[in-house]
Amino acid sequence: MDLIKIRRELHEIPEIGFQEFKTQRYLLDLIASLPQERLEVTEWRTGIAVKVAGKDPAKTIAWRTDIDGLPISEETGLPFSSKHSGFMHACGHDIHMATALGLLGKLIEEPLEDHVVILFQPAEEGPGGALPLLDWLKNDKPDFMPDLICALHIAPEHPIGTVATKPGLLFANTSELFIDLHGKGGHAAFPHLTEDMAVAAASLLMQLQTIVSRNINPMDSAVLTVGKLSAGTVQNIIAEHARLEGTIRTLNNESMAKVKQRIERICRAVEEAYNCRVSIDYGSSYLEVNNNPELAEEFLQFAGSFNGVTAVRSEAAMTGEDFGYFTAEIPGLMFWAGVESNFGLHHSKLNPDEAILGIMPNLVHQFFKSL
Ligand SMILES: CC(=O)N[C@@H](CCC[C@H](N)C(=O)O)C(=O)O
Repeated sequence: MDLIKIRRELHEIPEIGFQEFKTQRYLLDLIASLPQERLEVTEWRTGIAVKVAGKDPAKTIAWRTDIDGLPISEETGLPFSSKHSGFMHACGHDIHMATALGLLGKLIEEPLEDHVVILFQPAEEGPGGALPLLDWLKNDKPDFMPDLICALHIAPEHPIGTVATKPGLLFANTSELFIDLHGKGGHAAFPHLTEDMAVAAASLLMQLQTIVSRNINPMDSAVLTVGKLSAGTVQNIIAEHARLEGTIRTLNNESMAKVKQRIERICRAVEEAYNCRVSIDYGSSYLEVNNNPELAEEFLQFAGSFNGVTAVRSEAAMTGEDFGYFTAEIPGLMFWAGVESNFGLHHSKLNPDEAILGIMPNLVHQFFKSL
């Protein structure tokens, strides 16, 4: 299998959560071109689950890849840049999918004793595919339900060949955040007759920045990022609507509750101060990713002695991942895999080194064999 060609073809067709129609078609066609004797392939919404029958199975091991892209305009200038204007695989899910296909190829060539299920999961960036996929596995596809599950995420800051993880908490829990402000707009020349939602939103944004610095214990961690701020329609009309779109990250439920409580109080105060209506929608939320301690230790040890691989003990990160829904129910492991890019995750110039595809499918295949 030419994994670099596959990755580039997938890179050209990024689609956002639950709209991965071309991606699913591409994956299904590719999987159909492989020897089918050991495979059972099922579609789930825009995702796919593939079971590779083991030779003498005692358990089912799962490998999960996410398949969605992000609403970012690509600026890499690469010849295989996104053909979907305004969308990009800027979080490495193209590399994740190619890795999963490479693993599938290896499993077909050299099946394991155990069953392996490969999950091509939609909507990791939002609104979250892992939770409904898990429900589907439990209720409708119990013979695909894994006993343990693993996944990787590319890491631009690590060199090729480096894997990094830790036992226990790896990624934060998350909640999306959407805040709408409505007030009376009007002519730019008569501000005293209006309630300016651009000014109210600017004030709200600044006050939100005090939550992490003033309300969260400095020994704990939290993030409140507003990634999108919009207001108004044109330069000479005072805005009657403004919207903030963001995300909250914490390492425990208590801090998440506290951040939300403070957001709500600040919004009520902004309503009072700016004579407007403010509504809050928390969108979707993800559980934290908790690595199974034994599995993580086993992986670090195995990877550390694997030719061409360096295993590093990482810190927890404030990244979110709906893989956390799997680790809450099944012993699970997520690890970072170095791809050495000057630009980070969610950047329009992210350019992962494809050499990772020569290493990871083999490493994962051999690790699964050892379990
Ligand atoms: C690995 C990664 O980058 N994941 C995303 C998950 C986003 C979840 C949700 N849309 C949110 O923003 O809360 C991340 O931004 O960490």
